[in-house]
Amino acid sequence: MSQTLTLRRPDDWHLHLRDGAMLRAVLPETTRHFARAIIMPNLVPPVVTAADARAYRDRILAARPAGADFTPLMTLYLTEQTDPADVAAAHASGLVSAVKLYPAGATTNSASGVRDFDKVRGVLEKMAEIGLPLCVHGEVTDSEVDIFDREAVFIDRVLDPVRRATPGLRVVMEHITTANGVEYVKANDRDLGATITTHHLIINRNHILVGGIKPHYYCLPVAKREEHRLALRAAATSGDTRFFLGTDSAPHTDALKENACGCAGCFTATNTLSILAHAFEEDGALDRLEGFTSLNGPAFYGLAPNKATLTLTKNDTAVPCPDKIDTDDGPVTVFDPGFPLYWSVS
Ligand SMILES: NC(=O)N[C@@H](CC(=O)O)C(=O)O
Ligand SMILES: [Zn+2]
Ligand SMILES: [Zn+2]
Repeated sequence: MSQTLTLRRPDDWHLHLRDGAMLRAVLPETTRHFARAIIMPNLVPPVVTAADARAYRDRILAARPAGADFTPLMTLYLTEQTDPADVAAAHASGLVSAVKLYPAGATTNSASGVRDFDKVRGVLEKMAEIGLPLCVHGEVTDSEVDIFDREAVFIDRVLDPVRRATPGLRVVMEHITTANGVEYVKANDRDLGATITTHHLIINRNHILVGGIKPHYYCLPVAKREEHRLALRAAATSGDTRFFLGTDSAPHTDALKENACGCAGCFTATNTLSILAHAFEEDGALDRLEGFTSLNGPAFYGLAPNKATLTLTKNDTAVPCPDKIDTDDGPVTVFDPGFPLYWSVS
């Protein structure tokens, strides 16, 4: 008899859905498996105000496949002009679940992000007061800092000072990629959590660069050395409730990825659960998969876990996965873990 694993339905605590044709194409890839997702606000133009978030939520709801049981959890893109009162009202009405901090220039569509942290002090203090989490893209952008060091330097130079200056601020370190990130979370209290992506549990920087450059493995923060990947694997499979899944599934068309200046982002919505089951099984931690995908995130955000369940089945033969999904903007390549997958969602 084939092995099965039943979990509370997972949530994705860091997801890019984009807009328009891309939104319509990628949304079913998420709603098939996930009940909720924290929706990243880095559209062009970004989702800055409560009114922007309400309009974007309505576009997402309108694009949901018929019968899909999926709730988008909206975020606001923090700018130096963000009004603390607008944020507080958006939170009070239940419209937004978090505010997203992009250091200006750190990643895709981050030009409107924060340069001077003094200018957002009032918003952060308001968020601490009302218990609204700050999701952080944790990389410095200074040109003299090596791209592989940008997360560790951010923790020391920006994150730790901001947290000390704003007691009670709840922070999610998004898509951590280093042992330094893991250690920083572990050394702190319940006000700090971290999301870990699917792809950072699978690839290290060699996968991007050895034997020819692999644009579909390029994302930000860029994958680091193997020792860091192993630290992420250990954290994700440890059962420590401060670590939870945020796929950072970030679609870009092949034309924009396979390019002289390729975009950053891995598209993992389609096969994330098969890959995670494989990885957790490999590490003897299948019994901890549900915590990572379905329990720890809701606990951090103060939400109940989903009532519905999802069952994974381990097949005797490898399960097919599409190489690409089609969109009206062009094809989007699905993340290739580099090994056959046997787990499928029943
Ligand atoms: N992760 C990525 O490489 N890209 C994300 C932005 C982000 O999450 O930093 C995107 O929006 O494409
Ligand atoms: Zn990011
Ligand atoms: Zn992201």
